[in-house]
Amino acid sequence: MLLPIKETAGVILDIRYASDNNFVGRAVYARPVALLHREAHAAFVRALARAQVLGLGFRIFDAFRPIEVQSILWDAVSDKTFVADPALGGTHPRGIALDLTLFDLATGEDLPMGTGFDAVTPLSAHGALEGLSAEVIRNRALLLGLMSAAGWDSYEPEWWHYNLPDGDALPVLSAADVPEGPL
Ligand SMILES: C[C@@H](N)C(=O)N[C@H](C)C(=O)O
Ligand SMILES: [Zn+2]
Repeated sequence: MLLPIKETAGVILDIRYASDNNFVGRAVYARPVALLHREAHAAFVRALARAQVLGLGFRIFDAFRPIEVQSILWDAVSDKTFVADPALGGTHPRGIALDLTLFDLATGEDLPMGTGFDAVTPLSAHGALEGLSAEVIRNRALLLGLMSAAGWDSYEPEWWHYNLPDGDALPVLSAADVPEGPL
């Protein structure tokens, strides 16, 4: 069973695949929901508690992604580094991945991260340095620290993607498995 991330003072749901503001160019979700496997949900709550101490909240771009949509994204992107191969299942379709950024609770403004969500460029990598400001490098490090301390693994090419480790034994879920899900 997957658990929902609910919109609260510290959480904005900005589910991009339920809008046309994504690299497919059209909505590929019917509903803007963010669901997570129980352990991932607990790890998110831990990260949120730590972020809130710093006056920060999370803007959520994506969480559970039905395997059907993983295939749509795979077909839509030319650089396959930026989408997990649906033939392998991936972490979003197992409910153990989150795409997210930080916002300032006092102003509501997102922290600058240098590139946008799903920007297919080497500048989106954690290891990128040239062309990024000190503020951006600090903000990415802050997100990385908050998520890592809560048990999440990062993904080198994408500053926004985090997943729980060791999820290969978990089932890969389709839309039919999750009627309350995004499709
Ligand atoms: C597509 C992007 N938002 C993402 O989540 N990429 C990783 C690699 C994935 O598909 O698991
Ligand atoms: Zn992701």
